Amino acid sequence: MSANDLPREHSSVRSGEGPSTGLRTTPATHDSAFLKACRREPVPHTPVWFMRQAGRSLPEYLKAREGVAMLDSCMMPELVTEITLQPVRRHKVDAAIYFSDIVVPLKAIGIDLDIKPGVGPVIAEPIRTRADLARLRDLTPEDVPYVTEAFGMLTAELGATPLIGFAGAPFTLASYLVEGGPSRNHERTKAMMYGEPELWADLLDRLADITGAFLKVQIEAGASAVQLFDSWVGALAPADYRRSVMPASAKVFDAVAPYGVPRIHFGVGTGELLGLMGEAGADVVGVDWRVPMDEGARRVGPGKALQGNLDPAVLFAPTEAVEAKTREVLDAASGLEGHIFNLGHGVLPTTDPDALTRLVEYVHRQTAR
Ligand SMILES: Cc1c2[nH]c(c1CCC(=O)O)Cc1[nH]c(c(CCC(=O)O)c1C)Cc1[nH]c(c(CCC(=O)O)c1C)Cc1[nH]c(c(C)c1CCC(=O)O)C2
Repeated sequence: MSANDLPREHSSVRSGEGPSTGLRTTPATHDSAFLKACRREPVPHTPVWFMRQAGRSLPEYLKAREGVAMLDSCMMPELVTEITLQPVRRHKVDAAIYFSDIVVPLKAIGIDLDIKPGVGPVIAEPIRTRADLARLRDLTPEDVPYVTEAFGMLTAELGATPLIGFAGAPFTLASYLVEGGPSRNHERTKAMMYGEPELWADLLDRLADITGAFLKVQIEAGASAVQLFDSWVGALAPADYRRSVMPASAKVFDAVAPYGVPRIHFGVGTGELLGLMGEAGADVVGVDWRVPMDEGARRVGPGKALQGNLDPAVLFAPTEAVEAKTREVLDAASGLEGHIFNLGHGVLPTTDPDALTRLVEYVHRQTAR
């Protein structure tokens, strides 16, 4: 029997009998509200975590990061551990997300890039030709020893709290690589996608291999779930997504399927793509605030949990307004089989951290069963 044939229950975190002998998992996380919701099982309360929960909204984060460049911090396991744990301690969220960035695996295979404060990832020599593809070599666990080390420290500290691993999806990574940095319109990316479809397909396929390998490292080191961030894929129409992106994203999900850990798929402005993003192979589909959760569930179809979807800007409103908008999300999600409460995108840097703590308490209180 191949690992692919293993029923989900057996290949999952409970038994530690996944395809890898290195799978380090605990029964404690298996019964967490977060993993139960991912598996669409009954939960004691709706689990909550926030994309970008570790970051500039926390004074303790700003202090820990003082004088350390973003990319350097991602390669320092003690610091990564501290920063990852900060929002868990402060907000009592139901899951931790590994502190890193989507460009870390690219840096690890030798792509010259930096994360510029207030800008984002900037690539020294963008990938634009077939010859450039040769720079995208395979990623091995030896390229990212600091990831394995940080996951080891984190899972030991976290106990029953699940740790989410993540990676950037091929389209979103390709956009940074081709444009050379953040882009509003993704014009060079789309020019390659439409004008040189074979080069584009090969680029995305390379990125799928790198991303799959990077997620495997995280799962082998103890990730309880993984999220694939396709943040900018909402720039595409469904037909283009299906033809030019979905095969690569599906390849990533297939690569980690044998482990049986829940796979979350998220993008911004993806209302028209939700069905296809589920089809790509996710167990949980992230929904941003533009689509109500019940409508999101209809678009995603049966058999998948949903994650979302409070507008992160709502947190700047008075508490009563935050609670009213949160109530709307919970009501829209009340018929769902599996709901993980999150924001529709990452925590904005100037968010009052106390508003986040109150939000976690509110969701837990309102959904206690
Ligand atoms: C598109 C994307 C990136 N990085 C990421 C995405 C996908 C998620 C999304 O859509 O928001 C993923 C990411 N980046 C970071 C995390 C940490 C884990 C978490 O708490 O969610 C995660 C999950 C840390 C970070 N990554 C970055 C920061 C800010 C840098 C800092 O604190 O100095 C953090 C905390 C840098 C970064 N890196 C990137 C951007 C756009 C930026 C912000 C640039 C800026 O405004 O300064 C690329």
